[in-house]
Amino acid sequence: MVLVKDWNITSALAGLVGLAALYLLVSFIRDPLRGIPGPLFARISNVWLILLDNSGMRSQTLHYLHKKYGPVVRIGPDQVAFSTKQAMRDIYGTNTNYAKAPAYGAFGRKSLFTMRVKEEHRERQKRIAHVFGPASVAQIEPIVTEQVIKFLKCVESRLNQPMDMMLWFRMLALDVTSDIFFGKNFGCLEQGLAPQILHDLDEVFPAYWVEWQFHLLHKLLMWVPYSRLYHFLTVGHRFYDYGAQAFEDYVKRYGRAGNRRDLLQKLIAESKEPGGSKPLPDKDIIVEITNLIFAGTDTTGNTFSYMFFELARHPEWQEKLHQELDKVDFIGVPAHSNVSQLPILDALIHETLRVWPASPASLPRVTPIGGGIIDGVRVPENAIVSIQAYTTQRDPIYFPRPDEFLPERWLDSELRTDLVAMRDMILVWGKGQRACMGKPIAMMELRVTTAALMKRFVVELESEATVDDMEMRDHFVLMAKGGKCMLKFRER
Ligand code: HEM
Repeated sequence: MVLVKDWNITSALAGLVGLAALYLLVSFIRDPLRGIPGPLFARISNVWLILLDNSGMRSQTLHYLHKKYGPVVRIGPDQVAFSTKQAMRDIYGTNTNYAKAPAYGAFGRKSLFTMRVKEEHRERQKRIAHVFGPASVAQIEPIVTEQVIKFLKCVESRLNQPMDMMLWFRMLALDVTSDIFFGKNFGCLEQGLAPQILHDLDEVFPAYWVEWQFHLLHKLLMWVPYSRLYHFLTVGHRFYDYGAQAFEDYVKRYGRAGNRRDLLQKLIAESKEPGGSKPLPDKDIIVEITNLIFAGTDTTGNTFSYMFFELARHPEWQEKLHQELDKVDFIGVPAHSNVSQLPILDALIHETLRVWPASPASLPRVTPIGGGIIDGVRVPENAIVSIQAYTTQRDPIYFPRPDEFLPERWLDSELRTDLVAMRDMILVWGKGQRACMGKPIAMMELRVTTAALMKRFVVELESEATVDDMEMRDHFVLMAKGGKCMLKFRER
């Protein structure tokens, strides 16, 4: 009797194992991505990608996988990572039909940045594009100048002392973006203190991510009577409230047809162009300005930090920049037109953004109905395909000695390959329809601030610990492992 029972259990188990094996075999045979190389676990589950995202090591790990498996790597059951120039054209090209992936839902409420449906995005873009036009960059230059003057004073009063420049540059970027999009700044540079919003900024993406990835768990955690946890989980709402408050104050102070020369005014006002578009509803304006604070603060702030970190490590490039700036006539903060075409300054900015891309990670897209052919590889519909700046910008064909900071590759030197192709491989600003709209503003900030600082000062590492602190981590946006960048300035 016992024997019969055992036999039944054994045969039931064997049957289950057999079914599972059959299921795996059929899935393997029917798997349209089976020919694409990649780690075994990536074929089975996306869990490892979730863990990777959490660890801050996504870009570096995917880069390693590209080195191991080549330019096309399977990174999930329905996810493929590419890395070539042709793949960039196929996925992000202006006329392609690859929508942003559902993961963009993890970036908060619906806005220009997060919209996935092409037509919806195009409509929103039409209504916002004028805010980022060349005239706007010139219009907001005085706002940037005013903040950089304050920033110079902050540095001046702390000469020869260790300064956490990651904090200071983030504070500068926050005061600039909030002045432009909220109509008032947070007074970081005046008070020399990080306001709550800067701490909230550290937590907002992880919190959105938890909400998006584990929606139910997020709802349950909200009931846990632990104030620190509640504070973390509700940071996205606080962010919206910052925007809503700023918007209300702005309309009270300047009215809807005011003439303050910032970009919020452009968003609120009726377009003066014949046939120009109507302003967005207030609640959409609030979401957009709030998102623009995310878009413009850490990206620009961290790029500054890594550029000054590299300058501190490369006194020979400081010397070259000093010589270049000595030929430009300005005191304090230069006009952007005076420093917008300086080869050494631009080479330093380009090389910083190449080695330390402010947005190093995959920009995921969904393949359209009927699938697509990407760099000659057929990918079925509804798959997630992506490319990351960290890898395209380290392609040794275009960037010899790719891991080294060598600004001369952007100048007339033997390291320069084909300049057009080099620029094509730069993905830090995104590409095509969804490329960064704030690039001209960010470039203006980077140029005038760097020129203003380096005209007067020399920058040095505070200690070798800074190198360890600056090791790269990414949570979509580039972060530094130590969360700080300790440098010292002195008068030239
Ligand atoms: C170093 C600075 C910056 C970098 C590296 C950067 C990078 C990027 C990237 C990679 C994207 C595209 C993301 C994707 O395809 O998923 C993007 C989009 C965007 N960025 Fe930036 N950004 C920077 C600064 C700024 C600033 C200062 C602003 C605003 C003033 C801004 C506004 C935007 C907007 C509005 C979009 C959405 C465009 C769309 O989807 O139509 N960015 N940025």
